[in-house]
This record gives sequence, C-alpha cells and structure tokens, in this order.
Amino acid sequence: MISLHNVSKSFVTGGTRHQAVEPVSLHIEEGSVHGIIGISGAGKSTLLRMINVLERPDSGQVMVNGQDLTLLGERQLREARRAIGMIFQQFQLVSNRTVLGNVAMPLELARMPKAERMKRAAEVLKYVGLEDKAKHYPSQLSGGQKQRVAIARALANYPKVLLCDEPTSSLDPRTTADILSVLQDINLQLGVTIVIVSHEMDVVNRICDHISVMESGRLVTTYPVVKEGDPT
Ligand SMILES: Nc1ncnc2c1ncn2[C@@H]1O[C@H](COP(=O)(O)OP(=O)(O)OP(=O)(O)O)[C@@H](O)[C@H]1O
Repeated sequence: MISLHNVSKSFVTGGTRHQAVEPVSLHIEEGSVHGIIGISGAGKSTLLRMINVLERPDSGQVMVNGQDLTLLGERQLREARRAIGMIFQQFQLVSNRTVLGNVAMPLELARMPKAERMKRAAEVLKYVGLEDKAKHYPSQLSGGQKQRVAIARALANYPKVLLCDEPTSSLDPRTTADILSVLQDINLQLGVTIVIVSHEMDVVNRICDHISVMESGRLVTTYPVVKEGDPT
C-alpha cells in the first residue's frame, strides 16, 4: 500500500548540501500502524513528508495506493493527496475559522457542495467527540482538543492513509494517551493505515505494529512490535 523505493532528499543551506535522507526503501502494509523513531535531525519528518510528496524526493519512487506519486502532475497529485490525511505537532489549524470551518476546509478544496460538506464535517467532528465545539475558534480549545480537530480535518476526505508528524509531542502524558487511543480507533474501526513519526519510544511502542529506526538520514532497521498476548 505504501512502498518507498530508494527515496532520498538533500537540502542546500548557506551554500552547503546536507543529505537529510539517504536512499531509503520501506514497505508499509495496508491496515498497519507504522512508527518511525529517531533523534532530532535523523530525517524522520522529511521521510514522512516524502510519502505525500510535500517534500519532493531527489530520487526514488513513492508508491501509495498503487500510484507512483513522483510521476504525477500538480492536479493529479492534489487528487491523490485526498486519500492521504496528515496531522502535525503544532496542529496547523486556521485561527480565524471556526472548528467546523477548519474541518470543512479540505472538502471545500475538493469542491464538495456546501450542504454535503457541512454534514460530513459535523460527522467527523462527532467521531472525535467535539460536536459541541463546532462554533468555537481554535484559540478557545486545549491542545488535545486542537489535535482532535486536526484529526477530524484529516479524516474528512475519507483517507486511506493518515500521516502523523510528532502528533503528541506538544501534549501532556494523559492527553497523549487520549490522542493515541483516537488514532488506534481510526486504524481499527475505519481501517486507515497510519504512519507516525515520534522521538518517543513509548509513543510508538503503544500503538505501532512495526517500527523503523532512523539515524543520520539512514533507515537502520524495521522490526515488528510484539504485544502482550501475541503468540511467541
Ligand atoms: N526545508 C529544509 N531546509 C533545509 N534543511 C532541512 C529542511 N528540512 C529538514 N532539513 C534538515 O534535514 C535534516 C533532517 O530533518 P528532519 O526534520 O527530517 O529530522 P527529524 O528526524 O524529523 O527531526 P526533528 O524531530 O527535529 O524534526 C536536519 O538536519 C534538518 O535541519
């Protein structure tokens, strides 16, 4: 479902080229919750952002849902990205829009008629337990509530994949546990494949079935997570 073949990325800063991600190949099964762990600067976010080509790889192939995203033009890429939701550490909500307005944004971009998009936005907001906050503005919400709104927005277009870039790193331990259980529900109930980048082992260990470790732009290992009750 997600297959990266030798994707790499370098950046030039101050006239010096820095290799953020060395050629990496990685296969993520449909329905999986896949963690990418490593210290700051290891290249995790860059690798994640190459999955939806927010960061265009210098080389390699990015196969998602049977399409090589690196070969698509801007319009086709926009359409392919509808099947790939994304959430961020700093939530990235639009401050002058209501909660419902934020959740409806990707549906507006997909040109869904107004009545339909309001219905869908309300439905996903309810799914994350925030239907009573529809008319609030982001500044009136707690961090955990903001992340729930961001999750609802990411789910609005019925994605098959959800990319999560340090989704709990701004949250306290209890809110972290809440958000992780929302992500787990999305995986189990909606069948969405989840890729989660974190520098916290505890976070990825809790919800992932496979973990990849990155170091200095290299993917050094990928291993399955053995959960209590799994046959040995
Ligand atoms: N847009 C950019 N321009 C220049 N350098 C960048 C850019 N994005 C990332 N880098 C550099 O690429 C390397 C990998 O960054 P990346 O954000 O992918 O790492 P990370 O493991 O996600 O770390 P962090 O958790 O700190 O974000 C770092 O050295 C970073 O400074």
